[in-house]
Amino acid sequence: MTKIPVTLLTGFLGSGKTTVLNTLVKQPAMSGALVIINEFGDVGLDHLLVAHSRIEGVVELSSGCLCCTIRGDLARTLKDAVWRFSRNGRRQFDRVMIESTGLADPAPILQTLLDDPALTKHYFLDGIVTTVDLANGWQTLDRHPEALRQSAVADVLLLTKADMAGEESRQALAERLRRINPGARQIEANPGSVRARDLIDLGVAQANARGIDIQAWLHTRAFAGAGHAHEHAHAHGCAHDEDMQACCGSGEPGHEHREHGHSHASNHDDGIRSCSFVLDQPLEPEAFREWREILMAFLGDRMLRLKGILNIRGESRPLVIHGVQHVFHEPVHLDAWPGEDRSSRLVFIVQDLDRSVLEQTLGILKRRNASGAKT
Ligand SMILES: Nc1nc2c(ncn2[C@@H]2O[C@H](COP(=O)(O)OP(=O)(O)OP(=O)(O)O)[C@@H](O)[C@H]2O)c(=O)[nH]1
Repeated sequence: MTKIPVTLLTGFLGSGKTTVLNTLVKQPAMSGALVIINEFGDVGLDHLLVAHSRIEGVVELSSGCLCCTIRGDLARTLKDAVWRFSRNGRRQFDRVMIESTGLADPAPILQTLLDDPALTKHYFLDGIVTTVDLANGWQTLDRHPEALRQSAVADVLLLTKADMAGEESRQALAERLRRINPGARQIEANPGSVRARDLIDLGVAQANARGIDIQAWLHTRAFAGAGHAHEHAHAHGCAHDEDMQACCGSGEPGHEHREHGHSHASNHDDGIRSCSFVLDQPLEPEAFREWREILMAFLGDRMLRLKGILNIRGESRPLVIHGVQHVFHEPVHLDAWPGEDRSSRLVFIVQDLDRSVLEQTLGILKRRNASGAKT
């Protein structure tokens, strides 16, 4: 059964989500999309403002925020949609776009999408698109932790209201966002110029079909120091040992200190940082499973997002993992390795978590791996 891609469109209040959605639903790539809109407040209006796509599929969830009170509603709506929007046994939609309220914390929504077996049977998370208002975004990031988290987990950061911001402030905000989430693709857009094809089919499943650019998915290009040459990693102050290299960036504008391979983030941007690791040795399946348990148990809420491509010993194909807080997406095998590089690569976006904690978990993985490899 073909699973249905789900895009989460998030972004702070007034950052332009509904405006973007309105442009998207008129485009051919979105003609079969079911749009689910979550509004906060008793009288929802946004759904009236969004033009209907071909299937007239706009569902409104109101009187609560998707990330808390009506999370169950989202799950139910998605489950029901499979038969509710069917005609003569044929499903009438081929993708879903969810617009969350501006105040929503994306993590619980993502957990619902990744964790509920009744949903994962039919759907998969294709990508997260976050709108950031170039006119007010800087202040919003200063004041609202939800906005930071929305930006930190994004695959695409859609920078709206470019027409309302000067060149200097646009660049400053883009740079700050790059520190928060170095791998997200940034797209500046005015309402007329948003292209659906830039915002959909971001996931690994499609990547298999279209020939994967795993570096783009993992965002590893953004981590200059996580390259393969050890001396290169060193030059950037990033830790490595003989078979693990790492690089981190903090969400703090211009305040990162790296000494002896350690990076420190202070409390700016709520301690959000991204860290990438490259592991040269193939992983023992059991060592990997144990490490995953450790991550889920100990990192919990502090791991906003994890993506990885892994070389598991004995398997010819790479395994792709994808986690949000303490929930892991069911690992997916890619059809083939994209290129010659067979190293495992991991990218974390974490909050209030020192890189040394991640290194400790990876140290356990490596030790367990080494002992597993000998037996
Ligand atoms: N000048 C300008 N105005 C924009 C742009 N994008 C959105 N707007 C305006 O910004 C306001 C808020 O846009 P919405 O699309 O409603 O924002 P939203 O994120 O859906 O807002 P909430 O539903 O409150 O979270 C509206 O008046 C839009 O017309 C843009 O690129 N340029």
